[in-house]
Amino acid sequence: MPVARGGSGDSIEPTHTAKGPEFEKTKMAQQPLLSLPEFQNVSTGTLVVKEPLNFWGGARVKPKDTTKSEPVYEPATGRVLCDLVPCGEEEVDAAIKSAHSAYLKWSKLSGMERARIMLEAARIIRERRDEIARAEVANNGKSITEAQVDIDISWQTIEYYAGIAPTLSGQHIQLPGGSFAYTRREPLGVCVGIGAWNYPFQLAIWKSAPAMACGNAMVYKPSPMTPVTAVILAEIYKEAGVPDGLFNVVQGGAETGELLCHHPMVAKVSFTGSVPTGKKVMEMAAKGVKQVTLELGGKSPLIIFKDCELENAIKGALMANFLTQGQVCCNGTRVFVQREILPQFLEAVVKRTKAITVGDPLCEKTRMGALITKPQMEKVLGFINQAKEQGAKVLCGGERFVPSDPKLKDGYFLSPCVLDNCRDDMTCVKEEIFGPVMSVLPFDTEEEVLQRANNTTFGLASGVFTRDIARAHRVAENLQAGTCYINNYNISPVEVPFGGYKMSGIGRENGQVTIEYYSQLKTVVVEMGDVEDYF
Ligand SMILES: NC(=O)c1ccc[n+]([C@@H]2O[C@H](COP(=O)([O-])OP(=O)(O)OC[C@H]3O[C@@H](n4cnc5c(N)ncnc54)[C@H](O)[C@@H]3O)[C@@H](O)[C@H]2O)c1
Ligand SMILES: C[N+](C)(C)CCCC=O
Repeated sequence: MPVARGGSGDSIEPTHTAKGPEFEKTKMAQQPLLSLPEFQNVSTGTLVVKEPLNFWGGARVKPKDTTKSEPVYEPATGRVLCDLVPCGEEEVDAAIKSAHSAYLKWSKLSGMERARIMLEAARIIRERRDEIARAEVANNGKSITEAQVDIDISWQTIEYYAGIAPTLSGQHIQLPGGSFAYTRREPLGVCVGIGAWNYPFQLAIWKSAPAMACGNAMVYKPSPMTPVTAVILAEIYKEAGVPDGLFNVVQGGAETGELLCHHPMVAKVSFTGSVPTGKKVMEMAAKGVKQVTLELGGKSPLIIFKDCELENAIKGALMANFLTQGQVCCNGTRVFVQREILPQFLEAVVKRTKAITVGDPLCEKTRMGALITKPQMEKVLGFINQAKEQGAKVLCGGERFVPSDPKLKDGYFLSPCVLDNCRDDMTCVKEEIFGPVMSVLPFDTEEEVLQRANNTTFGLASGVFTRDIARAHRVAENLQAGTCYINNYNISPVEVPFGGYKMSGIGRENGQVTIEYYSQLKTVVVEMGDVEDYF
């Protein structure tokens, strides 16, 4: 029986002070923040989210035009989880203005002061990790154990950038005659974050934490398919003590995203999503000469040499393909296996794939939950059918899976799939499927496999399994990708930069380097003598 949670429908207080139109704020904003403990009791098929999902000026904001409302479904059950009402021009403008006024305060704090507040946000997330993870599962469909890891990566990311904030500094440069110059690392202003649906909470933090560490404000738009957890993050930042307006959430799809990209007060857009949308974002940003970070798609190669430690290579191949139901941008979905070990590899990988527990994502033992939407599930099934038509052999999975629990009968579950007899010219090998489908391709030599691995317009990630240390580093050097995993796959600690080569993106997230993508350098030149008498 579905249970409505929160959303008392309590009256609202139209006291919004941001310049521009006034919007209704829910009473929640004046109460102790967060209804998170409610998520503790959530089981699959029970959550209904009624509270407003927009947030600016330090409070949740009711949407203006509810006639454009669209249902958002719980992936595990196919039930309506909440309604998504896209923000229009006035709402986007209000959020951006609210961000700008917070930026004026936040950017004047020292790095230490910013760090203190960010560390408090990290602490709150850590404390509420399980409730946030449950909300993420209800909205995204991934397994609870994976969602918990996502939340751990999230607070670690905030801690990491809080640690960097006080270290931001410039350079002192001596000039002739006692004159000198110095540089200042300054924020950009209002940054926009636009996220994908596969890591909703984590992506909001991958963008906001480095942005805030550098002194920027952010307006974040989550994917319209996963609107629930970004607003929880906004509340946590507020509770931690950031100025009202520093982190804002506007809901919506393409239209809302375009309004954000075109807004003249926006200095930078950090986008995660598909290549076609990334191109549009770059075009829009170019019109205003705004900086962009683009984290786009991939079709990454994983190369397994015959001298590998086979058990690790098999586990690595599963990690490279089946996290988050295969909906991971950096997945190593082209698995090149040296011909001599192909039979052993296939036998073991199929055995392990068949043993993956698919089902209720809130069960601790589940290792694969539901795909994000019905259309996405059908798209993946379409890729599998096309692969069969083109000559691939399905060794396991690749079908709709209906768990025995009746409440999950309309969920978007697929059995994880291994495809053999693949060739480089097949659609399943060339295009990003974004589902639990591994394509296995035999190879003979290092030279050949490198050429084939690089024969793609993508370049997000790559991997190699071998015991030969020289070969490992040679292969890593020659793979055209932003990341190469040696003897593992899909581990991404925050200290390590993440981003793509070629059409997989521009810029990096995570690591120290990301500071450069959220700040700009000012040079101050100081004359200690007289100005030259030249004219
Ligand atoms: N490289 C990475 O870090 C990374 C991480 C996750 C996902 N991805 C990629 O994202 C894709 C899947 O995510 P998706 O389906 O949400 O991608 P998408 O491109 O459809 O949407 C991404 C975001 O862009 C917004 N958007 C759509 N049209 C827009 C427009 N015209 N202007 C501005 N914003 C717009 C969407 O509402 C959403 O928030 C895959 O290709 C995947 O590889 C990349
Ligand atoms: C945490 N992972 C698995 C590296 C995924 C990062 C986000 C990409 O989709």
